[in-house]
Amino acid sequence: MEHITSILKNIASPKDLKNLSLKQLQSLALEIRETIIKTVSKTGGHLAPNLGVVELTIALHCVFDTSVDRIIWDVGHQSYVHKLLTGRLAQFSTLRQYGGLSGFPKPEESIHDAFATGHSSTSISAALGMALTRDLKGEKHSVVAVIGDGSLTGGMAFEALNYAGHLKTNMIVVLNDNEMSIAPNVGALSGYLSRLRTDPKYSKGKDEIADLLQKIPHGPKLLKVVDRLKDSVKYLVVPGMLFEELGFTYLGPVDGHDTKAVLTMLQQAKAVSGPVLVHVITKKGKGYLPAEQNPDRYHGVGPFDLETGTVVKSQGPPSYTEVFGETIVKLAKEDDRIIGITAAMPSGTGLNSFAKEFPKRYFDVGIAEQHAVTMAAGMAATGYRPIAAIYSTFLQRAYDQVLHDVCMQNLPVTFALDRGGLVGDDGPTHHGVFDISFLRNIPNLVMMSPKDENELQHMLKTAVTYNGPVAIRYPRGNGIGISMDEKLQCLPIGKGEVIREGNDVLLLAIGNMVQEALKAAESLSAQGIEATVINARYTKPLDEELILNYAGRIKNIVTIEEHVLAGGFGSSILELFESSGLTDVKMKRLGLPDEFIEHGTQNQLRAQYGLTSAGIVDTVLNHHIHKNRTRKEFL
Ligand SMILES: Cc1ncc(C[n+]2csc(CCOP(=O)(O)OP(=O)(O)O)c2C)c(N)n1
Ligand SMILES: CC(=O)[C@@H](O)[C@H](O)COP(=O)(O)O
Ligand SMILES: [Mg+2]
Repeated sequence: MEHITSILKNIASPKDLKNLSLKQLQSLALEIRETIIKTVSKTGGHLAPNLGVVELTIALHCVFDTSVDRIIWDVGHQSYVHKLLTGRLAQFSTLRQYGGLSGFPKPEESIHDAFATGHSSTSISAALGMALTRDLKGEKHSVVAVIGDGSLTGGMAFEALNYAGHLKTNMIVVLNDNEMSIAPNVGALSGYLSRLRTDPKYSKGKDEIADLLQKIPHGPKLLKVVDRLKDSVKYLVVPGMLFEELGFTYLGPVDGHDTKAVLTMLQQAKAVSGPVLVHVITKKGKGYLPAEQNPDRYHGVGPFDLETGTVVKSQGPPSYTEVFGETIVKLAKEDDRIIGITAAMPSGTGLNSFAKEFPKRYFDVGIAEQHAVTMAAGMAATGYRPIAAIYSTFLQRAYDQVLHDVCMQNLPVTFALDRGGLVGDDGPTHHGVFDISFLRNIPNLVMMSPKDENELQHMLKTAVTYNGPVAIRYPRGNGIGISMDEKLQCLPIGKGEVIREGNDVLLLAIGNMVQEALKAAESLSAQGIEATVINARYTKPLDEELILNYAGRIKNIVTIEEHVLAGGFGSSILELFESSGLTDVKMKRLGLPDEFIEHGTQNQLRAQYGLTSAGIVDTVLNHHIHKNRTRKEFL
């Protein structure tokens, strides 16, 4: 790596950019690209988004001084270049590794990281907040939001744009338009941006038209008429009219890979009084052919072969995502009421195969989870069975839509919550570890979690058959390699299952933690302690009869969930015991503490928080059996 970073290695902070020539900046861009490609080929990460913003980020750090100016990166998955330019080259090889650099901006990592991001469409709101307080304090620094065309489809972005027009002082929104969300961008806005990118008449300024009219017979009179029709003329000739109507000065579009042009445009933007939107056109994956050719595949990528771009395929059983995708195709063949909905994540959720098979029943609404949920409610209210496939962490954004629009009306919407649990390298912004808490308190909602990929398919069948709202939470990654039943069957609602009998300790597990509980039971058995393992299956409604039957007899109880303890599955068991008057039990809840869990591999994090068979065994031995006590005493 040494030879390719002759300029980059001398950039200790963005200040070092100020004395570089344009040519040197262009060489720096090459070095940065090579550094990112080489590093991400080992660590995995968001390759294509970062390759698309190299020149843009260099220009931003030339024009702004992020020791005082504030740049907020929407989603923040494209902040690797920013990190390289703000003194983190030395740690860059630890990107997304346990204890290493985050893949997203983090203020605790650097003063140059103005705001933590990870979920989409938040940057303009945050920037607006910072601009307004800047003005309250009478300060003069710049505030910039860098937002992608995909993130601009998030409603929150428009809530902020709508309000930013009130700003009388400078705030800059840099729209990084690469025509891609994760998949190709969708919606009318995407079409509008395409016209701004490609249609020459949109780039004609209104002054040119006015000049033209002055020169032709009756032109001045015509100009008056035109002025009266200004809206239609404006929409015809003034580019970015949508943004101008919202009170923004629209600048662009500009080639985001032309460092000189971007530098000029950003300087212009800095001089505008009031909010300004700079429309930058970039290519996602720029500079690495496999990523340029397939920006969807290389949006978020695991380690890959540098020469060929071949991504190292995870071996082993099918993923929960793949089983979800295959199962809903199977179900949709039998039931034409089934609809698939994604919020801009067809491949991540596994809906892409459904999209191919049933294009008329597939809807990608853009990064708009709230809209997705209430649109699903509308579909369910008119006789359909919509499946809203939304990552657990991203459903957080649509809580009231789930509660108010779906559950209050008891509508048959299925929420397929992929990434339920610790997701690994994406870290705290993406762990799906709050859903049991925020969903189990909603009346009418049924919530379940499969012990393995075979049970997931039966749960999906159950969900699309059930006449009410159902949420199914399942983890990121592969199943356990269990054989898959050919025939899908409906599971009895609210019924768990005993998968192992033993009289000494009761292990109550939900979802993928059932496998850990089974392994722990085998280890305990080798030490003469026999455990009952119950697959709870439902976090709501609990199988109260089954649980109380066993808890009434086995006083040593451990609950296990890959979820925060606060309000989680274990809490629901405590509530059950309290409401049933069961007090003489010794119970320990295993789950995640009341803190945001850092990034690392799923296995590293599970081990750290005792969510493994070893952790369960330790808990039983240390919590229920003191070290120096014998089994006899224990019993
Ligand atoms: C609320 C939310 N939903 C979904 C995602 C997943 N996600 C991350 S990046 C992305 C696409 C972003 O597209 P864009 O803003 O255009 O950035 P680009 O990757 O093209 O640079 C999506 C859907 C997210 N981070 N946050
Ligand atoms: C940045 C972002 O939010 C997505 O790209 C997310 O990282 C996808 O996660 P998976 O890799 O689990 O699909
Ligand atoms: Mg984009």
